[in-house]
Amino acid sequence: MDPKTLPGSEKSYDYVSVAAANSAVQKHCKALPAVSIPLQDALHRVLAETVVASHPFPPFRASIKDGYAIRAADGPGIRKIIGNAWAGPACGFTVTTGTAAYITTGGALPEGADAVVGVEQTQLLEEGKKVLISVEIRPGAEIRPIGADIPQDEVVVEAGQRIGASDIGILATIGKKTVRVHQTPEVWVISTGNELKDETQVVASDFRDGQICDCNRPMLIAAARAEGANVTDGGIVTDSEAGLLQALRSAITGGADVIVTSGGVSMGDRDYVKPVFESLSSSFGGAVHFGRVLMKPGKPFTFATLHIPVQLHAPSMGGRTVLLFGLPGNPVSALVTSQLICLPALRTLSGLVSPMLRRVWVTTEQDLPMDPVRPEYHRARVQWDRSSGLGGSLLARSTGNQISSRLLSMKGADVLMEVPQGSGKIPKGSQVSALLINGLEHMEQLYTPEVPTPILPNGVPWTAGGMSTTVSSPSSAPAVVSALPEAVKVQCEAFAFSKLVQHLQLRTDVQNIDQMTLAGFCRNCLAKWYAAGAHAQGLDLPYDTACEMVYGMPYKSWKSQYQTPSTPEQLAQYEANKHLFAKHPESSKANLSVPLLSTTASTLPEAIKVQCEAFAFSKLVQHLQIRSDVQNMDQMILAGFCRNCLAKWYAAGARAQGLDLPYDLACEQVYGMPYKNWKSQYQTPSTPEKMAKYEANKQYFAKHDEAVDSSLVAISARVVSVPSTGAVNAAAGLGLHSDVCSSNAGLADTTPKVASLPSPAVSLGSRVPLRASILTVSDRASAGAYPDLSGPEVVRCLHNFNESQGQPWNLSILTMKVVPDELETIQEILAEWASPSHQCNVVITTGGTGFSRRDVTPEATQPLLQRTAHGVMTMVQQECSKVEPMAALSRGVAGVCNQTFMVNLPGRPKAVQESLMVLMPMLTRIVQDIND
Ligand SMILES: Nc1nc2c(c(=O)[nH]1)N[C@H]1C(S)=C(S)[C@@H](COP(=O)(O)OP(=O)(O)OC[C@H]3O[C@@H](n4cnc5c(N)ncnc54)[C@H](O)[C@@H]3O)O[C@H]1N2
Ligand code: MOO
Repeated sequence: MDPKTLPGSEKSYDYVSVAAANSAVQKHCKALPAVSIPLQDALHRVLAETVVASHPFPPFRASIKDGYAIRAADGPGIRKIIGNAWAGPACGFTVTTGTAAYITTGGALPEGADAVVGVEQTQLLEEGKKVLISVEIRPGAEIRPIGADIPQDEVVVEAGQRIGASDIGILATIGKKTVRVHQTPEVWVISTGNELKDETQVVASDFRDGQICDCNRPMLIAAARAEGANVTDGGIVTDSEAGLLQALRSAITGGADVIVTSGGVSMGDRDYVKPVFESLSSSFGGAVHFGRVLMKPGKPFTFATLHIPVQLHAPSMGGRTVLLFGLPGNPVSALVTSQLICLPALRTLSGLVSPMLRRVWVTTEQDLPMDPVRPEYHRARVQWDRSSGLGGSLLARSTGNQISSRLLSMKGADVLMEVPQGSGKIPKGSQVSALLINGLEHMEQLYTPEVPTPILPNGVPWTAGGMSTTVSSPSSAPAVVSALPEAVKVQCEAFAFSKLVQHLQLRTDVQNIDQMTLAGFCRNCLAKWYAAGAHAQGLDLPYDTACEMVYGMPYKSWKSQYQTPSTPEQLAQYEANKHLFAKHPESSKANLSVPLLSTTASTLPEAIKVQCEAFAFSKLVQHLQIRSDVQNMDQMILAGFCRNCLAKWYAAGARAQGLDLPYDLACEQVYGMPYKNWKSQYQTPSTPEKMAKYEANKQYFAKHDEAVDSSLVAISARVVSVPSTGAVNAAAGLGLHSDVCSSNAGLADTTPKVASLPSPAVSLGSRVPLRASILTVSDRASAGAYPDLSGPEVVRCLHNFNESQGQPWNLSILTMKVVPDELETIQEILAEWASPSHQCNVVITTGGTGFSRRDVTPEATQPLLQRTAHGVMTMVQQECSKVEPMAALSRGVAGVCNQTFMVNLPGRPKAVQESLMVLMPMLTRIVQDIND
């Protein structure tokens, strides 16, 4: 018979995208019921309860040291030892004035004692009857107060998370004996094909007779077991309808929640899986949901559900849904579809709240061919390439020939690179999105760090790693960033930071408040970052000293000489922008593994200074990467430098080390992407007024040291001492300006004017938990034609805004999905997210709000809204219209469905950002009021 005419052939099914396939599958997955099990059996199970600490830990005041429990007020001197407070049962005596008790680490502090002194600071006298305390001890020293590690009522583990070793430890700490976990799914795995032999029974002659070993079954069993499923081996069935039907029926009566078959699902005349799924689902009142997926490999993947009525075969197993997955026979196709679709389904059944594969960005090491019809999941290994981008990036190496029979293409693969459908190739060096398929256990670091975590043992200067060994030739060797050793990068960053500081020391006319308002950082931020860099190296550098490094004089002298009083307008703008300001890593102390040594700038060894400067530069760059709304043009006009100046200084730093670092690559270090990408994504056209200002200010612009002295001496000549007057005039003589900040001149300026946006409508200190789910609506993003940038932009904005709060929200992102512009699909997801079981109180959609025929997000949302919030949308549109004349063309709606606030945002990442700036300050209030 002609396969085309076969009922149940792949051809009789329409293509669905992977995203649509996953959302169809997930719709039929529900976490299995909960059971209680002993804690020691709970590893890798998924919690069905959120656990709070029933009592504090430590439950008593505990000693941090082996030493003596004392009364701090007694001061240094001799104490009578009155007994032992070993870790274990409480000692029962009281430490009084003039006495001490020996105590061990973890011992409960005796009554009366309020501090511990380590044995190192004591000396035993009179054969151990007395002890000499040689130092001043403050009350509370070396004591962990009650609840210091785990406060009572703290949430220690959350429902929907997989239990790891640390969770077991935490739960044991609080005395939890049993935990509620979800049942594990029952999975049956069956192979189909006359050519297949069980590997335990194969003999050499089989291979000459057209037989091969069945690899799919053991592989898919292993994959499901690795997810914690309870797997039954359903064996091999020959290519016959009756045989397959029989095997599936056994699995159903055997209690399967999920049945996975492989092979026989395409267009051959013996491909019986689709017809058998069809006939089974029609007799069980289920359905075959799709039979062709737009993906390579994995096209014929088929999904069906069966509704098993109560009392069929085994009464205890009735009334349940069975998921049938028909995987393609080609082994790679089977494994890839399993990872992309089946395993997430198993995770949801197991109770995990976040079941999908995690997406990262990787840089391709090779050209990637594109398939003209299907998006491809190209397998690759990754390595951490410290030398690319800020802080490094994942470099992906293809596993070679991607034909779907070649299982070696899965060997060692860490990611599935998402190569969109298209013609030609994606050139090597491109950034592509990729899904993580393992824990990166194959990953190697491309460069072993040449600069170890610096430690200052006993004040011996630590030497900066390997400059002279790695950069041997002073001649201008061509350099690529990927080849820059860590130590050279540190020097470049330190150099660029010094140049920036030097520039700002000359430009005393530039006010901190203006820099804060415009760009969210000022000289004091540089000083804080500098001090944080010192902290990271185990040094307690006072903030005042760090300021001196930046200002070239004590901050108070600078203030009195150069700081001009702020106008009320400046102050108002400053206040309104506070949430966008740089966050200072003040708490970096907490991460230290070495004790802080106090120091002053004069005792800072040169190598440490370099590290501090490099650290501060990285923080600045990081800040500017997040603040993509800050335009180079505005920075130039205001302060005479911009990102490109930082890049030029960076390149000059490389030149000073004998390396010819192309300017483009230096830009990439600063922008975190090629400059032209940044321009097209974030640079907005300048107004004629701005251009005029730019021209008028040129004489104040930074000089870029085109012909920087190649000697490294230049690097150490970093902080100039500035004459107290005439500094601006000095700067005026510097001449050169950045020529790359003002392209696309002449059009209307659409930079988001965050300064004009309203300040928060309510106090944000209430810590209303915000549990948000984000739906990206886009035909093309859901088909994989391009990566979804808008959903991640929503998350980025929420997190950034949250981080900028004095008291951050309790913010969690519950779910993110990308769907095509299909009214029903959108509505189904929104309805599900607004249902009480989803526990989300904010749903943000992005995309599909315009006027084109496919834009239906508002139509999908409106019928769900029991109460609409016109005012919110009007406000968002009004404010956004000030910066984007087309903002009114978004037809988004907002309102309340059940206990959930829903809002439609436009699809472009920039529009998402602009809208959220207005919306975010109102969100907590809305959520709070809904819940009141
Ligand atoms: N005329 C067309 N032929 C095929 C098309 C098509 O569009 N037009 N699609 C191809 C694609 S894409 C795939 S993927 C495969 C899927 O085929 P089936 O799912 O029907 O699988 P089989 O034909 O049974 O086997 C394919 C291949 O895989 C080997 N295999 C199967 N099971 C196992 C196993 N358990 N262990 C090891 N190897 C297995 C089998 O021997 C075949 O070589 O169809 C293409 N054909
Ligand atoms: O879809 Mo098939 O899985 O390309 O090999």
